[in-house]
Formats: sequence, C-alpha cells, structure tokens
Amino acid sequence: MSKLRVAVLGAKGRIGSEAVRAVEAADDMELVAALGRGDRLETLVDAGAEVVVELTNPGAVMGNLDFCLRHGIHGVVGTTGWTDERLAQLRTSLAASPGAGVLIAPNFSIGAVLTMQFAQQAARFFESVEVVELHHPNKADAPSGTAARTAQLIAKAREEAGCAPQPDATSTALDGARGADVDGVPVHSVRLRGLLAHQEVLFGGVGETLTIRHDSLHHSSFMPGILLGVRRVVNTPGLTVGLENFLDLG
Ligand SMILES: NC(=O)C1=CN([C@@H]2O[C@H](COP(=O)(O)OP(=O)(O)OC[C@H]3O[C@@H](n4cnc5c(N)ncnc54)[C@H](OP(=O)(O)O)[C@@H]3O)[C@@H](O)[C@H]2O)C=CC1
Ligand SMILES: O=C(O)C1=N[C@H](C(=O)O)C[C@H](O)C1
Repeated sequence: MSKLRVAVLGAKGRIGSEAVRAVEAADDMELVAALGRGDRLETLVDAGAEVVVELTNPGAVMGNLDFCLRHGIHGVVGTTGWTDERLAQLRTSLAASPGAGVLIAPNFSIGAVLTMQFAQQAARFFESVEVVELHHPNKADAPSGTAARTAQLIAKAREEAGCAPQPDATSTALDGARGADVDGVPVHSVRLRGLLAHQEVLFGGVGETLTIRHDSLHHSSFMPGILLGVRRVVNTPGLTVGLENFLDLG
C-alpha cells in the first residue's frame, strides 16, 4: 500500500512540531515537507504533497489553503480565526478544485470534540450557560476557536429547542466584565502561564449546575485527530467543519 504524502505548515510551532513527529511515526504516511514562515509553498508541489496539515496562524492560513487548492492538495486545518466570510471564501476556492477536500477542526482532541457534543445535548435543559476557556499566555487569539465553536453550537441547539434568552440582569461598570458575547453565550478567556488548552462549559438551572470540563495537558492530545483527519480528508471532497464528522459518535 502506498503511503500518504503529507506536509506540515507551521512545522516549527508548538503544535506543528508535534505534528511533524506524529506524521513521521505513522506507518501509512510519509512526511514530504515541513515548512515554516518564509519557506516557498512551491516546495509542496515539488515534494508531491497530497495532504497539507495547516498549523500556522489566522493571518497565513487563507493564502496557504488557496495555494494548496489551486494545486489539488487536500487540507487538514487546525489554525483558528474562521469567520462566516472566510468559510464562504474557502468554499469558493474548493468549488474551483473539484475532488479536493478540506477539514477545519476547531479542536483535534477527542475530549474537546465530546465536550462540544455534550454541551449541545445539555443546552436546552438549562436556563443559563457560559463558556470559560483557559490557555497558555502565548496563544495568539481570543476567544479560542474551540470556545467560539462551542458557544455557536450551544446557541443553535437552544434556538432549535425554542429556549428563551438566558437571564442576566447585570449592569456592567467595566467593559468586558461579562466576557464576549458569542451568539448570546458569554465567553471568557483566561491566559495563564502553566496552562495549555482547557475549557469549561457551565450550565445553570433551578437549584443545580452542570460543569463540563476538558483539559489538554500536552500537544500529543491533538495528534490522533490530526492523523484521522489526514486519512479521511483524501476521500472527502469539499469542506468539512469539525472532527466529529470523521468520528463514529453513535
Ligand atoms: N485545532 C486544534 O486542535 C489546535 C489548533 N491550534 C491552532 O494552531 C495554530 C498554531 O498554534 P501554535 O502552534 O500554538 O502557534 P505557534 O506560534 O507556536 O506556531 C505557528 C507556527 O507557524 C509559523 N508560521 C507563521 N506564518 C507561517 C506561514 N505563512 N507559513 C508557514 N509557517 C508559518 C510560525 O512561525 P513564526 O514563529 O516565525 O511566526 C510558527 O512557527 C493557532 O491558530 C492555534 O490556535 C493549536 C493547537 C490545537
Ligand atoms: O492555540 C492553542 O493552543 C489552541 N488553539 C485551538 C483553539 O483556539 O481552540 C485549540 C486548542 O484550544 C489549543
């Protein structure tokens, strides 16, 4: 069986360097390129890359994916910063590259994917919900892509169930005191030395609360999801958002 020819973009970064090691260790993959800032994207074509794992930053990801799709290279994307406008732009690029697939995974760890699933399930049963994400202080963006996605999924589940807006009588004296509003769900971002990537979803009802917490303690937590994405994206044309689409969650 021929091995999948995989390249990593952002190869010297925190998650990119771990992804390089994971691809090198996978029996069914060959690492054909490991590129960082300033490296020529043409290297991907010269190396015959079939799939690119994109782990750079929100400022670079669109240009990188545009190049890949123009050259028929599939993408597995962990980089954050996705808006509806960016997704629409990506769909346009994909339409011009039939057969190519892109997976955007706000989070590659199984625990984070399950957190999002459980939160969606719980959303309609509680009056109140808030999301707290906690990350290392070198993280480039806030809120995290995972927290934004979690809040969007919760808001959608509540809307579909006909839930009323959540109660909040607060009058804030300082901007930001109640976090960011993502589709009506408050999202709070903590940046703290010693942390990696963590999230709590807090639900409140009459006389009870439910807290769903997930902790990524090492970047290795993202690797099985990245490798699964690489294996599946080559047979999944078009845009897939969320690793849950490649998991059998029952
Ligand atoms: N979906 C998921 O499960 C996860 C997603 N992430 C996301 O992945 C992204 C990277 O995170 P992290 O590794 O912590 O960040 P880092 O800053 O550690 O790594 C990013 C790397 O990309 C490099 N880079 C910047 N621009 C380019 C470019 N145009 N081409 C190639 N490489 C480039 C950077 O180089 P330089 O240092 O010179 O700028 C750096 O080495 C973030 O968006 C983060 O949120 C992170 C963990 C899990
Ligand atoms: O920058 C990080 O570290 C992470 N980024 C992703 C996000 O923004 O959700 C995934 C995970 O939280 C780690």
